[in-house]
Amino acid sequence: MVLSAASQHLLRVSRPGAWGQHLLKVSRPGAWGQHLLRRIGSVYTTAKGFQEKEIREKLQALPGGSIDLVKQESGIAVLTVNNPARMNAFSGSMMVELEERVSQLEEWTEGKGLIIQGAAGTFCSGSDLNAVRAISNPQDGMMMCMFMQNALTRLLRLPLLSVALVEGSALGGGAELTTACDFRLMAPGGVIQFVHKHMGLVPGWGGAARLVRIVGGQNALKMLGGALKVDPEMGLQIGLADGVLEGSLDGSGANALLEAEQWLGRYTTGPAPVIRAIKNVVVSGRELPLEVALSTERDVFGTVWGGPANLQALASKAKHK
Ligand SMILES: CC[C@@H](C(=O)O)C(=O)SCCNC(=O)CCNC(=O)[C@H](O)C(C)(C)COP(=O)(O)OP(=O)(O)OC[C@H]1O[C@@H](n2cnc3c(N)ncnc32)[C@H](O)[C@@H]1OP(=O)(O)O
Repeated sequence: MVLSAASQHLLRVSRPGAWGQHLLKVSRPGAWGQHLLRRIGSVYTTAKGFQEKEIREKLQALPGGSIDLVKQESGIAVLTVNNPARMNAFSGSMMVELEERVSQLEEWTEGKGLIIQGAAGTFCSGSDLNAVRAISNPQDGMMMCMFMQNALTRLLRLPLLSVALVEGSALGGGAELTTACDFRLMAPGGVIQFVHKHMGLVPGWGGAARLVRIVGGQNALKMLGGALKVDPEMGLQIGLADGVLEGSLDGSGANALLEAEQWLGRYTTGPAPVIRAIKNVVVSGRELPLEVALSTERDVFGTVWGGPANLQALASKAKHK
């Protein structure tokens, strides 16, 4: 089997066993998420021609809106794409803020889940077309593409179970953002649409690569080639949506967010180190070559075996005799 350069790199970086020595020294299972991220690292680096500092400065100079983050005691964080005057389109500074929020979440060791929503009852209409015009030259466009691919890849790899709460429109880059979450919940009337063809584009934030892995090649081709408007019914049918919400009775987003938290709660109830370890073994199974994934799973197992939750469960089971 011919391994891609990336897989060969991963095998070198993560040769079976290497994780074990390091991880056994890792005291906090939560730290494992950072360990995995560091060892797999960003998709693009300076060594690969990515001029992060320069593009960060250029994007920062394109202001508007914000990316708001609330980390809750429950271990569920809520990230809001907040630019309602522009249907929550991403300005340049919002792209930088997204990367900063991902960094904050990578350091949040008590976290278990993440819900991404848009402000004012709509999700996100992609890149701010005014920002896009300002960086429409090939060099800046490629750097923005790499900046967002790095940020969204790290978002999907977070040791948190993540949900995109899609109310209203998720278009272009907004559709791509939904694919950078583990799950998508759609509210009645919600639409996920890869409008890139209408812009003379293909996805640039990694949305095509992730979409194929979610819905398969044929459905991805139809969605991109037809710029299909995926509503909740179609979303469930093709596997893009993992659930459809009852919807806000009063039109506010509050009920939808509560519903999304209740839905996510089914999968995040339990000690944070265990929930984070579950996400980490799935990330490695999803991204790493089998033998590396197996040894990574063993190493993650080693961080919870005999841990507080395991010992407490054993003690309670013993009482059941
Ligand atoms: C690499 C780029 C690519 C990517 O990231 O992969 C992209 O994302 S390119 C952008 C792709 N997105 C779009 O093409 C969507 C553009 N917007 C729309 O189609 C519509 O606005 C809408 C989202 C369907 C909503 O339509 P509607 O309800 O009729 O509202 P308006 O159209 O009047 O929008 C209200 C207000 O918001 C501004 N707006 C909306 N989307 C954007 C955007 N992407 N960039 C900048 N501004 C946006 C719109 O101009 C209106 O503003 P005013 O005219 O000042 O009222």
